[in-house]
Amino acid sequence: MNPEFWQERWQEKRIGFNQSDVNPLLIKYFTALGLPVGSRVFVPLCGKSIDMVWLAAQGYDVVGIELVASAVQEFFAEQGIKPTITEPTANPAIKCYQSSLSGQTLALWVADIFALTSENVGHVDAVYDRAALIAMPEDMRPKYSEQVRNLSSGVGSDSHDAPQLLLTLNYDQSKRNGPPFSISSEQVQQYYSNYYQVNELEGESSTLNAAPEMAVTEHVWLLRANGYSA
Ligand SMILES: C[S@@+](CC[C@H](N)C(=O)[O-])C[C@H]1O[C@@H](n2cnc3c(N)ncnc32)[C@H](O)[C@@H]1O
Repeated sequence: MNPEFWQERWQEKRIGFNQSDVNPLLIKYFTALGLPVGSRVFVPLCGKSIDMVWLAAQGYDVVGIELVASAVQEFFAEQGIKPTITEPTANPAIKCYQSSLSGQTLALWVADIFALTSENVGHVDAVYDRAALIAMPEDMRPKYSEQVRNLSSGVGSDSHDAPQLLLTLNYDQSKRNGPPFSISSEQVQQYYSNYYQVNELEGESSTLNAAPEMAVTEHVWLLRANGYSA
């Protein structure tokens, strides 16, 4: 998908992916990450997701990346917050909107995820990927999964592969074009298993807003760095 595709979706308010309630699978499975309160969660392709409000309310700092400025502006407006806006890179198109929410730090970057570095994003303890990998067409997914890993694996002595909670959908792609795209278990393994232990926590039937008649399963994955032992 090119940037114009997403700009238009937001401009025309064709944002069926945006949820008015916190994602029940986040609530159910977030503890599987085993994160101490105060940890920092990275939400790639964050849109204006209310899940970020929930994360802050649980005591986590949040760093998000979103291509479309109006999505981030709507997020803060809907929360009744006036963020501080900075341009921390040489590129004036990239901005960082920061604020405090439920006493936690919230930093939302308006940028193409591929234009940022781990120095920009800062320390990350875990990744929450909902409607992000599945928003990427197949040819971009290896690059996307690599970039999320780059941005969440720290720098120098801080180097680590942060665990990820990943939500995917599986349906008959021949019946409908994405996004959201259908992703098989084999593809999840292909994108992540070089660096992560890939564990499926749940797979259950679900629906697509745009095609409620379709048979869809939603899958929850816990990705932990290879070599990790509980
Ligand atoms: C399907 S939406 C999901 C939003 C959010 N994760 C949620 O659960 O509501 C995908 C979002 O990714 C953004 N996006 C698409 N490509 C991007 C990119 N290359 N860099 C940053 N954001 C991008 C879009 O503007 C859109 O808001």
